[in-house]
Amino acid sequence: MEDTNGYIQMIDFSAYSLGTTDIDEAGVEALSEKLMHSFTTSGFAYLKNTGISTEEVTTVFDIADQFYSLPVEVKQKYRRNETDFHERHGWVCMEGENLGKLDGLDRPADLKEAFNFKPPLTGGDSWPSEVPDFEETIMDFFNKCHDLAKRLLELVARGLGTEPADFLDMFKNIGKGRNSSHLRSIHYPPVPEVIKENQMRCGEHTDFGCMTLLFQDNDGLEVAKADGEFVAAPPIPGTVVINIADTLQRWSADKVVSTKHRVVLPYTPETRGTSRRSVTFFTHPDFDAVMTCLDGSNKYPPVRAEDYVASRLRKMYL
Ligand SMILES: O=C(O)CCC(=O)C(=O)O
Ligand SMILES: [Fe+2]
Repeated sequence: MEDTNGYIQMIDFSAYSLGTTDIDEAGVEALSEKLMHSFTTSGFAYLKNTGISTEEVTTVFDIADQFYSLPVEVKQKYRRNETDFHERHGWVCMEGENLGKLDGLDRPADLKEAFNFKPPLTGGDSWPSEVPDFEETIMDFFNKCHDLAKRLLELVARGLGTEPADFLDMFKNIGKGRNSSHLRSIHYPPVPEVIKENQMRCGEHTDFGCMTLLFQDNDGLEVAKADGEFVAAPPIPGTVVINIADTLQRWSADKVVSTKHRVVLPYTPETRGTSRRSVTFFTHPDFDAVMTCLDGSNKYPPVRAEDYVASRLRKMYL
């Protein structure tokens, strides 16, 4: 197993890459062990040979750029409905969110805009008609991420000693409703001339779902080590960054770890003029899944996934 930066490991996913039908059981078992090693230590890993190509990722970055370059008045039509705490489909404006607040930090809002894609769309939500092929392109990518996430969840279930089919059954509503999973595009524009003190592209936080897949095109992502020091997790072409989030840490009775991360402003004057794009797939269990510690312990009381996520989300939106 290679280290990418002395901390986050690179795992070759070939044995279970999307589209692989000829499954080598020993290879898949070895993969599950490698993933568990990363998830129980740094909580992060890079995956290569997943079956999701660089071209597919670039297509999503580019189509999202077409949306972000529309006038603000047009983007407003697609604004995320913030009338309830559930994750919702739609655009989040610049400085419309503050991830540092998730961890109780008092810092200014994030220097980013974003679009959440959360099928099936509900009352008042829509796809931007101004960008040709937007829905098809995004949904193709959503489905690919969903397939990869299912494979990863299955491997994690094995690693945690729980029955994969029963575990996956708790995620059966992804893309169908009554589940918070969603795909998200994030656009970090060049850093404005005037910014607020301590402002970041994305404040430090842990994710609150089960597992996150992340695709990125520029530097800035940093991951906290156990001693609190942040290390860079730069983009590596052809890879996906994956990380464990709070729900799964709790569900696993702290066996796998949800690690703090952030997106810092570029460190040099030249790079402050560049933008950054990322796409994340946040995986959550179904609203009605009751999470009881998977190791059979009573470390945390059983909780419905919807109630747990609600308690985290209420803190974040401004
Ligand atoms: O844009 C990124 O690279 C990270 C964003 C992130 O951590 C998040 O949205 O949870
Ligand atoms: Fe995150």
